[in-house]
Amino acid sequence: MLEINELTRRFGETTAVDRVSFEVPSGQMTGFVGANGAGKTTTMRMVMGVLGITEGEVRWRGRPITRLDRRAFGYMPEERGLYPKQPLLDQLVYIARLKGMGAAEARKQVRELLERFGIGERSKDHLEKLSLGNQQRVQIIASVLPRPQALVLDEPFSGLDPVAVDSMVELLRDHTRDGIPVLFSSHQLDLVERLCDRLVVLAKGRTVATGTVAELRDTGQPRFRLVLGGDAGWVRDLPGLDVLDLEGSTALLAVTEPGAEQRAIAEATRRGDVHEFARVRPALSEIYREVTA
Ligand SMILES: Nc1ncnc2c1ncn2[C@@H]1O[C@H](COP(=O)(O)OP(=O)(O)OP(=O)(O)O)[C@@H](O)[C@H]1O
Repeated sequence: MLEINELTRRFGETTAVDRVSFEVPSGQMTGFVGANGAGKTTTMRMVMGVLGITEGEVRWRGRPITRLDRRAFGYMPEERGLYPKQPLLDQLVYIARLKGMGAAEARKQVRELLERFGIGERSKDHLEKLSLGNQQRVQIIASVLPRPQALVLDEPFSGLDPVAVDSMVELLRDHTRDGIPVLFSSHQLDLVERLCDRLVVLAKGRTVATGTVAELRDTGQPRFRLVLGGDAGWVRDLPGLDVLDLEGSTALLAVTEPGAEQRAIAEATRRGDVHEFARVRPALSEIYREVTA
């Protein structure tokens, strides 16, 4: 498990990351979300040791992380950083060899990964000749060579078409199945919701929410939708409920006093037909807007 404890980074007067704490459990995918400038990249850079830590610490497998530990991590930095004027195969093999792989094994793995991402036939092309999405695929490959102990990926999905997203998802799942912790930042909440076991939401350098998607959707006041046979206007007079929306026979209610929804359903059945009474959980995008507002 990777632990981020009270990490702080200041740039002069600006506190870009302010006592951020969260865990990236082994074998799980943790999504890191937050508005532009929230501090995701700065946090990831501190985790990877490419930026100094002002305060706090990063722990790996229960002890302070070392340079050697980080060398075994796969990292996809925001600034990417492959060479535009070198053939893909050569530079990927070079990266793998720098990280200790034998030449034959490196070539084999690179070729497999290029095939897997649909760019096998481009292996001799210079990186700059590829479209941005294909360059992104190459960056992804670079970050998983050789098999990493943990993955820290800064917006790995940006610029990928749906087919490449699926290959990427499969690749990450391959890693989590082997018990590897994966942390990735993204602005694509639909993807985060689909993929992540856990979520960390940053706003203005602070952690404002952490947990599983289900946990986050269950926080806050429970909401219920009530659909009646007749007009639902009377729900406004019920104690312990906020009426969030009311249209004819349909009401959306937030419970401010535990049990108030039970009184509402009892009153509704007393008054006539009830067509629907259901708990409504907000979408992740709604929660995101609330916690980052
Ligand atoms: N080297 C630096 N010097 C000064 N300020 C910096 C530096 N790096 C980052 N910052 C500031 O730190 C804050 C956090 O930036 P960061 O890039 O970590 O955010 P982010 O959440 O990754 O944003 P985005 O989603 O846009 O990539 C911003 O206000 C940014 O301007």
